[in-house]
Amino acid sequence: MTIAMQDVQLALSHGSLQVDLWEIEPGQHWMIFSAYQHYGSLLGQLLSGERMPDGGDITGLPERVGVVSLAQQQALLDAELEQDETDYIDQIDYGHSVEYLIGECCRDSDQVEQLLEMLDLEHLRNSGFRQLSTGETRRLMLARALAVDPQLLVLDDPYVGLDVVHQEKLSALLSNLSEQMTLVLITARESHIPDCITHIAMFSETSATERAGNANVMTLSPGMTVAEFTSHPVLRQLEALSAERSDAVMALIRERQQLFQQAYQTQLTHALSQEQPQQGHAPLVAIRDGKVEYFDRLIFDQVNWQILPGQHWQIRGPNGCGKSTLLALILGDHPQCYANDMTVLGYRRGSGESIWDIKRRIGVVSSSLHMQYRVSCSALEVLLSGFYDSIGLYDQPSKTQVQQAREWLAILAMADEERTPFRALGYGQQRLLLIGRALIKQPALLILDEPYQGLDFVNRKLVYQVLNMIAEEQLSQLLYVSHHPEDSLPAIRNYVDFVPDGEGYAVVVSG
Ligand SMILES: Nc1ncnc2c1ncn2[C@@H]1O[C@H](COP(=O)(O)OP(=O)(O)OP(=O)(O)O)[C@@H](O)[C@H]1O
Repeated sequence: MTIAMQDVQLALSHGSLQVDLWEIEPGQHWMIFSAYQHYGSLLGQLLSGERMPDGGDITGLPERVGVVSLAQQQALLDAELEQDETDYIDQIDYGHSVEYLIGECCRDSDQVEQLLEMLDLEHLRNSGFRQLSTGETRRLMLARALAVDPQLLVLDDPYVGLDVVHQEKLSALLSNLSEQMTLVLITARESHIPDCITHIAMFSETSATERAGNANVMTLSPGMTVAEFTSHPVLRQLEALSAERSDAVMALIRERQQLFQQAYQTQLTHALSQEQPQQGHAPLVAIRDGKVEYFDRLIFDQVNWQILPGQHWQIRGPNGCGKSTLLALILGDHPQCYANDMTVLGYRRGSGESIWDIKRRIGVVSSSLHMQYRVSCSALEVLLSGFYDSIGLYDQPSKTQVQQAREWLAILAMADEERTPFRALGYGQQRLLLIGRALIKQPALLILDEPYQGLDFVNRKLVYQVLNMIAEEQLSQLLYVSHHPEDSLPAIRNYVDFVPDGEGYAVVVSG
């Protein structure tokens, strides 16, 4: 049966989304390209029934619709945290197990086994939800969506967080699934178009003159073929727009840099001289024989790694190998950080240092931070919280800080959202704010663990260009994780690689 949207409208805080006519015929599989903002995700929510339109008709929707989205992942985390029993039991409650979370959506245990195998989750069946790495979580969400035997599967950014092997496996899986169900894929990655996609559409702004009296109406384009899409001039136009905007962001960063650099250099030199007074080139981070081990599993050991002044590093390796764990050690967020011999920004771990002295000079973007950012505060307050390294805002910011945060909001094209609660924003807008929060204080060290999650095309390119320029101009030192080859930053030439070794991974440092 044909799925159709006709004259569908959705009112948004600053404009509206409009679908004049969109028909998905049987056998068709659509990609909605997230060019700009989160309209693709909103369309996915209309299809899945998570949102109701303010006008128009949606017809032909099948009974069983499966959904994979970062918003759903956030909702599952919220539900899991509500049931957290850590305070009542004698151990940390990591949430329901992978097997349980898949099982609660399945018809029987055979289907659970089938999905565990299909999504490469068998070895994690007993792991709790909050123990999972980013890619492992993503595979769990895919398994839950498939468990309902969907006739329509809506995949919002399904490749996010998956390592290269699992990205390829997902493309092959989608090809198989396309023979049994209708697929609608929402993505900002023009390089990830699975073979099964037959049509591509995107939202574009309809001018006020075209649609009398209504500015900011985002309208779904007619469908095009993959070939028409890849040669479409709009991709080049969007790239030019992101380049223009990244220049504006860099102008703001450079303008502020002198001010920040003076303060940070003084603090950094002071801290480093306390640690190794004789050395002019003391490392920002040094880990000696680093090790993290859980009761049933060694994640890594024998990690010897130094980050020297001026160096930028990319950490590479498959899902679950320990990249985020290594970064959490540096940040002091991992319970085993004090069992390790390490020095961070001049402070020897366990020497009575304040964790805030270290965090003050580090900016972070990661899924784990995004998941923890669950407090109710406005978009402006999220940016301001970057000055205090807090989740939420508990200090009274100065007038200068408020002005700087407003400048950042404007440059991120989010000035209209100043008072919007963080959690009411789309996932991509939330992520963009968290990136601004990390950059606003222009830290000595920037930790970017898969920073692009949820970003639309224009903002992904913008952030990519800004990060590369920050590294090239030595405005901060970068520790960077991304699974996508196209995200490699030319300015990064040092690598920590997790390479398979027996049952685990060996860590190879090449700088
Ligand atoms: N408390 C825990 N007990 C046992 N295993 C854990 C615990 N916490 C995390 N893990 C496991 O540690 C491994 C490393 O996780 P980490 O988040 O560092 O992986 P990653 O390399 O960043 O993966 P991804 O690419 O998916 O983000 C994962 O397999 C995860 O399931």
